[in-house]
Formats: sequence, C-alpha cells, structure tokens
Amino acid sequence: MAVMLRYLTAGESHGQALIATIEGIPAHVRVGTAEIAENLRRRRLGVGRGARMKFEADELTLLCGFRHGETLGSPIAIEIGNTEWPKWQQVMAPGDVDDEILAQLARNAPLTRPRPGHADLAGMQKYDFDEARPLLERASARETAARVALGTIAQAFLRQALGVEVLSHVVELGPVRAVRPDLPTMADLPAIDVDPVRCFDPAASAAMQEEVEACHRDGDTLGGVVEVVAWGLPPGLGSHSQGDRRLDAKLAGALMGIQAIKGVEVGDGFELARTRGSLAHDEILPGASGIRRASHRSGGTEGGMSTGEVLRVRAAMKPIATVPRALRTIDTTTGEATAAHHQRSDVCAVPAAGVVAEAMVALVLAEAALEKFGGDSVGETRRNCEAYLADVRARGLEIGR
Ligand SMILES: Cc1cc2nc3c(=O)[nH]c(=O)nc-3n(C[C@H](O)[C@H](O)[C@H](O)COP(=O)(O)O)c2cc1C
Ligand SMILES: C=C(O[C@@H]1CC(C(=O)O)=C[C@@H](OP(=O)(O)O)[C@H]1O)C(=O)O
Repeated sequence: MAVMLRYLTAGESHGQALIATIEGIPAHVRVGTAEIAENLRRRRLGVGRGARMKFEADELTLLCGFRHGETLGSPIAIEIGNTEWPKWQQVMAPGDVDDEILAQLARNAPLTRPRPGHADLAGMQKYDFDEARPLLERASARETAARVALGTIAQAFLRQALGVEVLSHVVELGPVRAVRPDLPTMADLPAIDVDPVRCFDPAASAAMQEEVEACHRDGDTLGGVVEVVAWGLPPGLGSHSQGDRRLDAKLAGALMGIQAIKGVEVGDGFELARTRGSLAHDEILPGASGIRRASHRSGGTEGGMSTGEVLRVRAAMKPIATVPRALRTIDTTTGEATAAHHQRSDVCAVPAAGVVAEAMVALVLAEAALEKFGGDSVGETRRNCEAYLADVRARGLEIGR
C-alpha cells in the first residue's frame, strides 16, 4: 500500500528550533501562519503548565511548500524557533566543543539521577549515554509543537476537502470526571478554548482546577483523559481488510505516540467490555433523510472503517514524571539510592495533550481520506468524495445527518 502522507519532526527541547516536514498534502489547502500559530498558542495553554510556558515562545516560519497562504502540493517544511536558545546554545551546541562550551558544561552537574516514568534510564541504557540530558532533550514533549503545526495543515485539508471538523476536550483530570450528557459540537469550541482545563462542564472544570492547585501545593503531578471528536466524516475511511489498515488501529497508534499517553479507547471502549451485546451496539434505524443510529457507543468506527457517525476517541495521559516531591532513584555514577533530578516541570499537561491529540487524529484522518479519495488538489479530493457520497446515496445507504 502506497504511503499517502508521510511526516517527520526533528529537534531537541532546548535546541535552536523544531523542524516539521510533511509530504502528500494536496495543493490549494488554505492555511497560513496565523492559523498554525493559533494552534501552537492553544497547545501552550492550560491549567498546570510550568514556568517555561510563560517565558518561552514559539517562533513560527513556513519554510517550504506554501505560496500566498496556500499549499503547493510539494513537500512542506516548517520551523518553530525557540526564543530561549541563547541561554542554551552552549549546553546544546550542535557543533564542535570549544573552551566556552566546556566552561558552561562544567557549571552544570550531569543528570545522573534518572526520573522514574521519564525516558532517562531506558535511554541512557539504550543509547550509551552516561547522563540523561542527551535523552530527555528529544524525549521531551516540546516536540509536540511540531506535530501540532502539521496537524493544523491536516485539519485545514479535512475541513476544505471533506467538511470535517476536529476538536478535543478534557473529560477527566486526576480523579475528577466531566459529566455532561451530550457531545460537544464545534459551536462549543470557543467556550472549551477559553476554559483553563479545556473542559466543557463548568462544575467539573472548577473541580479540576482545584485538584491541580492542590497537587501543586503538595509537590505532586497529575494526568487525565482527553477526548477527540470529529464531525462530518464520510463512511468508509480505513479498511477491515488488514489489521494495520483499520482506522481504529491507526488512531490508537497515533495517539499512543504522544508522550505520556498510556491508554486509548474508541467510543465507549473499555465500558463496552463490561456491557451485554444487546446494550453495546448502535442499532441501525430507517430515517426519512437517511440511515440513523439509535446510539453512539462505537465512537464512529465499525470493522476498522468510519461509519459516517461522529468519531470519538479518548486518550489517557499518565501523571507528569518529573514529580517535584522527587521520587526514589539511583545515582548512575555510584549506584546508590537517591532522589530523582528535578528543576521545574508541568504539574499537569492534559489540556495541552488534548490539542496534540487533535493534531494526531487529524493527521490519521487526512491520510485515510487521501487513501480513499486521492487528489492532487483539494478540489480533486472534494469532487472524488462527493461522487462517492452520491453513489452511496443512490444505493439508498446515505447516513442521515
Ligand atoms: C504536552 C506535554 C507536556 C509534558 N510536560 C512534561 C513535563 O513538564 N515534565 C515531565 O516530566 N513530563 C512531561 N510530559 C511527559 C513526558 O514527555 C513523557 O512522560 C516522557 O517523554 C516519557 O515518555 P512516556 O511517558 O510515554 O513513557 C509532557 C507530555 C506532554 C504531552
Ligand atoms: C517545552 C515544552 O514542554 C516541556 C515538556 C517536558 C517533557 O519532559 O516532556 C518538560 C518540560 O520542559 P523542562 O523540563 O525544560 O521544564 C516542559 O516544559 C513544550 O510543551 O513546549
């Protein structure tokens, strides 16, 4: 199967810049610096983020693949410069070592007390480093800024070619759960975006904020659960025919690829495992304007394909590993028991992880849409999708909206 969309990111947490590149986005996707910068801003926000988010800024440059606010259909490259680079250019110098760099390194104690829950120890073992700095730099979720930039392009493509909208919201934070009977709609996005937790249940949001403050006071950290919702998908993205072509598998892989995500469920996921079949599935009903479902438990996929219903997928984030009340570890130079290294960290990054999850879901859906409809321009993808939907309608299988 040809790869329709491929992308890579590069860059260290305290490096000069992150670089994101993507190939396969059709021509004429309207997306500019402002839209990408806005999503980068959304990713930085949210209750529980550490001091670094306040003083550091993302300096966005569209390097290649765009002209006059539109994609060209050629490979795209984006740079996200780090305004803190002047402070780190010795510690993270990519070139040769000189006396100035040696002097700076001598002032910084090596990070030999690996943090449980972070990449420090496994990375030191695997990559033959005797301290954690070279590992944590790439393991850090600073890298997710690059993925959010790419996800914004995917979101613009989905909107313009298929009329699909994607958004995320926080449904659990530590022990607090949002309780609201309905799914959010795009009309709820402004309210979700201004909420410090990105939660659309005001009472739960208040309780979540209290939980983060309490955790901060206790020198502890928190995780939570985010949900990504996508509207307007056609049926038939993904395929039942091979495990790795299943839309669910691609969504789970993409979401599990986000730092600290340790669980994914599609629709009612784990809850379905506790439910009888008669209550677990979305019965199919006739309707004047097309086929309807009696419920939305599946999360919008059946047989590894989109059903045309609202897509709903959740990702569980573990608590931040850099716990201020430092956890037990060893000093790898002596082998003796000590406390893990800690300078600063987020107390909670669940709202930010939601924005990253949105980007990852958009990238998966964009690839699935290109696999089904192809298209070297947005117009071509749109026409191909419309022709397919017209055929589905002619066969009496249209989804009622
Ligand atoms: C948006 C975001 C921000 C994060 N901020 C921190 C942080 O400040 N401190 C920390 O220890 N981990 C943070 N993490 C999690 C670590 O990057 C992650 O735990 C680490 O890379 C190890 O990977 P693993 O948790 O998947 O095993 C953050 C994750 C995300 C998605
Ligand atoms: C920089 C970002 O997140 C960072 C992700 C991160 C980690 O370990 O994942 C650790 C923190 O960095 P530091 O250890 O330097 O305080 C976060 O601030 C960002 O999201 O832009």
